[in-house]
Amino acid sequence: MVVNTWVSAVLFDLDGTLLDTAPDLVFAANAALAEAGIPTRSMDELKPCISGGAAAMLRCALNGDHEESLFERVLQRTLTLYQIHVADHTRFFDGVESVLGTLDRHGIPWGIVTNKTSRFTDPLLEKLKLADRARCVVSGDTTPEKKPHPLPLLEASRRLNLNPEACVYVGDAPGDVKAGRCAGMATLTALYGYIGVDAAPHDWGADGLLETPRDLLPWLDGALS
Ligand SMILES: O=C(O)COP(=O)(O)O
Ligand SMILES: [Mg+2]
Repeated sequence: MVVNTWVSAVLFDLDGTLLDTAPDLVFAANAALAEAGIPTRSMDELKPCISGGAAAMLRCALNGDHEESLFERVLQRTLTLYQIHVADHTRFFDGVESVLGTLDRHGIPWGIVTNKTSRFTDPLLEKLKLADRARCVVSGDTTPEKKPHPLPLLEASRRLNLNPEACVYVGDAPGDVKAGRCAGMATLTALYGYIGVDAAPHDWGADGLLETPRDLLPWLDGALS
């Protein structure tokens, strides 16, 4: 599929695509695990689980070896700590700021579609000064369904006043590709995101693969000229 002739807007996933949120998420999980007397996990162990959200990250950390009540307690503590530390060490991936600047200079609207709940998304975007720049923000609790359901992406295109077919969705998980395709959007996979060594992003069905954030720009050639 040729993306660049008709793309009018870019929608980005948040964790693992626009922002490197792993340091704060892993800190919160490990602090909660340590408080409960459970061994902590390395960044490399937990990163590939982040796309599934905090609960999935904790299930990876606990490796199925837990009582449900303990899991729930550690999860709630992780979320409390994450809310406090949501932007301590979270940064843009290298190159993202220049890509957003290029989109802004060319008047190409861009937005964010994440499964992160708005309780975390909103303060994080405020802290990183993205809240007023993104033309739309759809969080995991904005619509009744989350990705891989297409509804959040359809809601984003509705808020941009565009047909879904005029948007490209950039994400770092198979569910991002699935949601984008079901919504009728072109999809690009951010290989620099939170992808496990055993994953096969080439097989996820995206229209293109981005080694770095800047690799998005050639896909938008028509829109940038
Ligand atoms: O927090 C999550 O559930 C995952 O977030 P993402 O959709 O921005 O990758
Ligand atoms: Mg992601």
